[in-house]
Amino acid sequence: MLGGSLQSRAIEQQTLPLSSLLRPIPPVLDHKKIDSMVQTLKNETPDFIPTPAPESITPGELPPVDVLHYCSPAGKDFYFAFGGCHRLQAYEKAQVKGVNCKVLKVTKPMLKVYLGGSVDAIVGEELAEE
Ligand SMILES: Nc1ncnc2c1ncn2[C@@H]1O[C@H](COP(=O)(O)OP(=O)(O)OP(=O)(O)O)[C@@H](O)[C@H]1O
Repeated sequence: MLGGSLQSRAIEQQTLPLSSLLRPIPPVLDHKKIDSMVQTLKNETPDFIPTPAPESITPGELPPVDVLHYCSPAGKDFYFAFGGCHRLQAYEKAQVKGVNCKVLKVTKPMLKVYLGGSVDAIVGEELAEE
């Protein structure tokens, strides 16, 4: 399935464990949309289609979530999902542990654009030391 944001279209899809994804932004959720996505993940036909309607629906799959991957100088991996809030809630609710993702490697300055002053608290001192 082709998918993901415009920026991530050329990036290959991969499956990451839901438990590895950091979600720093508290979501505002539409539970009907989540339930519709849960039905897709469970290979069911959704009772409700959110607007704007998906271009297509592949049973058992959701479009890839864009994930930023930061690898610290010590070799620790951090995976950040800044969007995809509804999809990630749907994976949780459907108890599907592998998330379809598009992973983009980022540098410390790029990560800081998203996390601002919280960056040190989230990824630890290593980031401040670089
Ligand atoms: N029931 C569904 N089955 C499959 N795909 C769906 C379904 N509902 C929505 N989608 C698609 O999932 C993608 C993500 O939807 P959307 O942007 O609304 O949520 P999100 O990115 O997971 O959450 P947020 O935008 O709040 O971070 C869109 O391409 C949308 O068309």
